[in-house]
Amino acid sequence: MTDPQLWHDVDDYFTELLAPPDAALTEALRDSDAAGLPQINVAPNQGKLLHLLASVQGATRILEIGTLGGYSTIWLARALPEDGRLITLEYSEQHAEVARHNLARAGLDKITEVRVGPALLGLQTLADEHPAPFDVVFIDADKVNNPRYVEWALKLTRPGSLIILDNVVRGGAVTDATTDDPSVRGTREALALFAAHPKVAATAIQTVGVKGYDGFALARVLP
Ligand SMILES: C[S@@+](CC[C@H](N)C(=O)[O-])C[C@H]1O[C@@H](n2cnc3c(N)ncnc32)[C@H](O)[C@@H]1O
Ligand SMILES: [Mg+2]
Repeated sequence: MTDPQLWHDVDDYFTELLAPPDAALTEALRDSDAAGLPQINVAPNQGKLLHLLASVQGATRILEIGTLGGYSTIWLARALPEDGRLITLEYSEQHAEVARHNLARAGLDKITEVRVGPALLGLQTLADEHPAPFDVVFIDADKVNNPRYVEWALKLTRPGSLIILDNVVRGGAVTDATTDDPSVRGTREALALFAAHPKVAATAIQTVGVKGYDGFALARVLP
């Protein structure tokens, strides 16, 4: 049962049944492709999972680190009420431009804000604004900085908030304590921060599907 075609077929079945694309999602991916963005967005059924998690949280404020074309942003922002707020941080001006267009077409431009620049700077700027705590943080940018992103996420949240760290499996290399791969090291350090933090409960899940072998970690800030 390790046939990637089978993973693909099962994901397609789940997605068509439970997370079917609408025009805004389809066009967001189409325009991201047309602009030459890499196809490293979440799978549709993971997008739906993000949406459900934010809904279960009753989230009114969401922070995303790593926007790409705004595909995961659309799924997350759709969980927000009309007066909700999602801030997403993106290094590339080109990616941000595509994302803004996709978010506007999805009718989400009033509640979402794409901020351009290195996320570590964006997070400092955000903190300087003394924002209300975020209910959900989705970390999905350069994996080398995962520990710093987790530290910021912990500062910018409240007891009860949820932090989701994407792509933690690294093709299985996450188990390699001696690795020189900066993305694997960053991911391991971020997971270790979750593990060591007295006010965090976390787990990590491996997945297979249209995006191959992957996984994510989920952490809740404890009261
Ligand atoms: C995996 S993609 C995000 C995918 C998106 N969350 C989705 O699922 O649709 C990672 C994004 O992070 C951006 N990125 C990489 N390094 C960054 C940094 N230092 N600061 C902010 N964004 C960064 C990349 O340009 C890319 O658009
Ligand atoms: Mg990802």
